[in-house]
Amino acid sequence: MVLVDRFGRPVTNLRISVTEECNLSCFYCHREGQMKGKRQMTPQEIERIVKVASNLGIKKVKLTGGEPTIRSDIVEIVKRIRPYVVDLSMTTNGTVMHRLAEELRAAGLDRVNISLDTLDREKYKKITGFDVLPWVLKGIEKSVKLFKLVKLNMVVMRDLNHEEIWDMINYAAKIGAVLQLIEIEVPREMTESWFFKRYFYPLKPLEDEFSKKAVEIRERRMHRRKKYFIPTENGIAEVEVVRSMHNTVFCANCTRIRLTSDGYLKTCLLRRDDLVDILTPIRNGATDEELIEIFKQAIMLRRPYWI
Ligand SMILES: Nc1nc2c(ncn2[C@@H]2O[C@H](COP(=O)(O)OP(=O)(O)OP(=O)(O)O)[C@@H](O)[C@H]2O)c(=O)[nH]1
Ligand code: SF4
Ligand code: SF4
Repeated sequence: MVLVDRFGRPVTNLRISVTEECNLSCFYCHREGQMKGKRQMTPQEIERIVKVASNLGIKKVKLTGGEPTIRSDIVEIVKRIRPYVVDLSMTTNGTVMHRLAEELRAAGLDRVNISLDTLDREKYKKITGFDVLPWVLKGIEKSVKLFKLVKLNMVVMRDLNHEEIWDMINYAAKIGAVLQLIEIEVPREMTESWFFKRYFYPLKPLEDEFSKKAVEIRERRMHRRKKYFIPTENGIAEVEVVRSMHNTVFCANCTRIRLTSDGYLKTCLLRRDDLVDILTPIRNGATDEELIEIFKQAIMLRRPYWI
């Protein structure tokens, strides 16, 4: 069984924020659209929710944060949810992957997305607040050897790193990772903010250039994101473009529901008014059937953000 929302969008993915905290402080961070919470789900509670979700056909799970690896029980979380999912991935800043990747792989993690906005140490420090680029690169190179897929997440910012895009494409091809180019995204009310005006770098023109250079273009079902296979000096680079701002096609093909680290189902990254508490019922002894109803209720609240 797969649940479909009122807009005909099947819900097949669950993005779980396991903590709102992070060991870096990127100035553009959206913290998965989460507000500061007073409680945190235990590994057992996360397992329970994933089990219920899998009964509803939601079998792709991504662990996010904040930074998921700062939880000391992250390996236990991976082990507990592994049996219920077909695709188990994590989005991480990569700062501790040089020492954690093996354990995570052994626990059953299939793949990782690692943030990497720049290959320049000074710029990295400026963006994230910490001088840890060499550790991140070590973690990336180790992850490429262990996981079946590694994606590098580059948030493209005007005048800060947009000139590095081709260097990043070459680097990704060299190490055998996929590069994800991510347009800055903000909720509607922030489109007039200084941050958005200063750093937004539209990726549409670049996609047009990729279309001409690519030897192959594929379209993912989710968000209808395009993947370009581009020849480089290091072989074929696989480049995926995440372009969500004012993108009605992206939202119309959104198959995700989110779970905040303090135990609320959340229907959309950019909405803050749509939380459905699932942790309180769990702590009050709800049955699986009651939790399934809570999921259904959240899924029925889902609306595309950009329409
Ligand atoms: N608006 C919006 N942006 C998203 C969504 N999913 C991912 N993004 C953006 O894409 C960035 C990277 O997301 P990741 O956590 O790496 O996951 P992903 O690339 O979407 O997932 P996979 O391709 O399955 O690995 C996020 O930080 C967001 O900026 C979504 O559902 N809606
Ligand atoms: S690493 Fe990710 S979660 Fe941490 S501050 Fe940067 S963008 Fe936010
Ligand atoms: S509805 Fe749109 S903005 Fe909201 S999570 Fe889905 S793709 Fe992102």
